[in-house]
Amino acid sequence: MIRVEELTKRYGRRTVVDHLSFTVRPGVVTGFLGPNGAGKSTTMRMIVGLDRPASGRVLIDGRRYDDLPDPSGTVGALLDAGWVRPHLTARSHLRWTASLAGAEPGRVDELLEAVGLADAAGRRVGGFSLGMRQRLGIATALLGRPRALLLDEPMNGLDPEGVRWMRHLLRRAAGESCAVLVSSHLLAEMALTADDVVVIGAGRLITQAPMRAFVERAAGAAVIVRTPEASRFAALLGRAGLDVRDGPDGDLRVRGGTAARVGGIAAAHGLVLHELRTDHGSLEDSFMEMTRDAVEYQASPPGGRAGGRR
Ligand SMILES: Nc1ncnc2c1ncn2[C@@H]1O[C@H](COP(=O)(O)OP(=O)(O)OP(=O)(O)O)[C@@H](O)[C@H]1O
Repeated sequence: MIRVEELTKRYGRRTVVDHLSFTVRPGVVTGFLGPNGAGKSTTMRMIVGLDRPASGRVLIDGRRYDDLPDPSGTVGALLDAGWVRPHLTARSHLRWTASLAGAEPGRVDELLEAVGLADAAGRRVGGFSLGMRQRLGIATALLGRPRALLLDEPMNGLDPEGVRWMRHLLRRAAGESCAVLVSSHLLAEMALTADDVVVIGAGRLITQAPMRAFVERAAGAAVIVRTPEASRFAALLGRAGLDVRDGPDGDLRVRGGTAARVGGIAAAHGLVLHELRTDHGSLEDSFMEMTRDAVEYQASPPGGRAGGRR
C-alpha cells in the first residue's frame, strides 16, 4: 500500500504538487492521469525519495522510503527509460543492478526472457530502441520482486504487441497483490488496464475513484438516436423534459432518460428510428471533462495559432 499524504513540491516560487493525497492499494492497478505538467512524474519521484517534498509525506507499507529495510523488495520503479548506461549489455546492466539490489543472479535471465529481451541480452543498451529500453526498465523494476510498482509512461515506445504485453504484466502484478501505480496518456489503454484512477491537474487532486465510477460519473450515459425526422423528434424529446443535443454526424445525443423511454416516445408518435443505443461514455470523455480547467498547455484549434500557452 502506498499512501501519499498532503504532498507538496515547489520549484522556486511555483507550486507544482499541491497538498496531494491519494492511496495505491495492493491488488489493483491505479492509473495516474493528468494533463502535461500536472505533476505526475514529480509525485512519482517523491514517492521513491528522488525528490524531496516541501511538506507532506509518502508511506509505503507504513514506512517512509528511506526507512524501508528492503527498498528494492518493496518498490520497483520505472521512471525514466533514458537512464541506462549505454556501454553495458542488457544482461550486464541487469546483473549489476541485481547485485546492488541483492537479487538472486538467476533472476536476470528469467526476467530477460519475461520481458522479451532474451535474444538481445548480449547487445549494448546504447543501441536499443525506446521500446527495448522500456522493456529493460521493467525488468529492472521487477528484479527485487517488489510489492509495489511505480511506472511512469511505461507504454511509451512500445509496439501494439508490447502495449498488450504491458497490460497483462500490470494485471498479473496486481493479481499477485502488488500495488501498481502507472501513469499514461494512452487513455483507451488505461481504461482496459486500470481498476482505479487518480486524476490530478496543476498539482492538485481532481479525483480518486474506481475507473467505472469515474467514467460514468463524469461523462454520464447518453442515448444515441438516429432518425430521418431528427428535428421533429428533438422537439418531442425536449417537450418530454429530456436534454437533446445534435451529435457529430446527424444523430441526436439524449440525456436524462433511458433508451427504453426514448424508444417509447418514438413509438408513441409513429417515428421511424434507424439507431437507438446507450453510450456509457469513455475515459477520454471523462478525463477531458474533469481536467478542462487544469489544462496548462493547449494548442489552438486547427487553423488557429498552434502550440500556444493559455
Ligand atoms: N527540475 C525541475 N525544475 C523546475 N521545474 C520542474 C522540474 N521538474 C518538473 N518541473 C515542473 O513541474 C511541473 C510538473 O512536471 P511533471 O514532469 O511532474 O509533470 P507530468 O504530469 O509528469 O507531465 P507530463 O505528462 O508532461 O510528463 C511542470 O510544470 C514542470 O515544468
